[in-house]
Amino acid sequence: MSEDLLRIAMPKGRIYKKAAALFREAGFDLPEDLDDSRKLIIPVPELRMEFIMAKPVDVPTYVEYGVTDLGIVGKDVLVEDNRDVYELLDLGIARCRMSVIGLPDWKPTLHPRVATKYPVVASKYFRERGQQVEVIKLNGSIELAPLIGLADRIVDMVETGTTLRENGLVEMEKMFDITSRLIANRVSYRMKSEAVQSLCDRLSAAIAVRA
Ligand SMILES: Nc1ncnc2c1ncn2[C@@H]1O[C@H](COP(=O)(O)OP(=O)(O)OP(=O)(O)O)[C@@H](O)[C@H]1O
Ligand SMILES: O=P(O)(O)OC[C@H]1O[C@H](OP(=O)(O)OP(=O)(O)O)[C@H](O)[C@@H]1O
Repeated sequence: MSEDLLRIAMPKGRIYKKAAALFREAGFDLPEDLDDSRKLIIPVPELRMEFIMAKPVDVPTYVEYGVTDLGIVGKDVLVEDNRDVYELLDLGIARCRMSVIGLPDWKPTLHPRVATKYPVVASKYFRERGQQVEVIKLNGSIELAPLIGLADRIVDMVETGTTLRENGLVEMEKMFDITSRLIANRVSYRMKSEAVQSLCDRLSAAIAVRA
């Protein structure tokens, strides 16, 4: 790959539109068809960039293995997956939080069970607090777990709180705030330092304008 061409893993889904808006504010004129295309590899030669449209949880894997130089990913995925990558920039987008959630009448139980999409994050959190819990990994609709008796609490993301309200659940403890981050492969960071630094500078300037 040429030294100034940046290959970037861009998450499909929630983060995409927010990340694309930030890139455009930073002066990177991304083609409009990027927004609804089903294509997975999108070269933008005029920007010396190539976007790989990825499932969000796979972004750190692509970056660690160097198949993309950079990636955009939620802090939630970074702390769960703990890949060997550099975290370069907090993009301040796709803001939400990771929380412990339960029914309003929750009481400590003898064999507490916690359902989550984030078993590493949840296990560490309760272990550090000296609480023994069984962590059950689920892949979606996590809020169902306390409602149908699979677990007495869940660890999940809260953004507007709508999902909690509509299911009669309460946020018991906020664990940490989440935003999307720009991450880099360790080798690309050195080999393509000029292009990476220039991208970071322009994104940082766009973030500062928003603040
Ligand atoms: N309300 C929210 N719920 C979940 N994630 C959110 C929310 N708001 C922002 N995010 C961020 O968006 C990221 C990606 O969420 P998205 O729902 O697109 O992916 P996903 O859950 O992996 O989706 P899928 O499995 O459908 O591909 C999360 O990792 C998180 O950082
Ligand atoms: O506070 P809110 O604004 O309601 O957002 C939080 C909800 O959004 C996410 O679910 P998602 O829509 O990704 O579906 P999933 O349950 O299939 O992961 C997350 O897991 C919460 O359920």
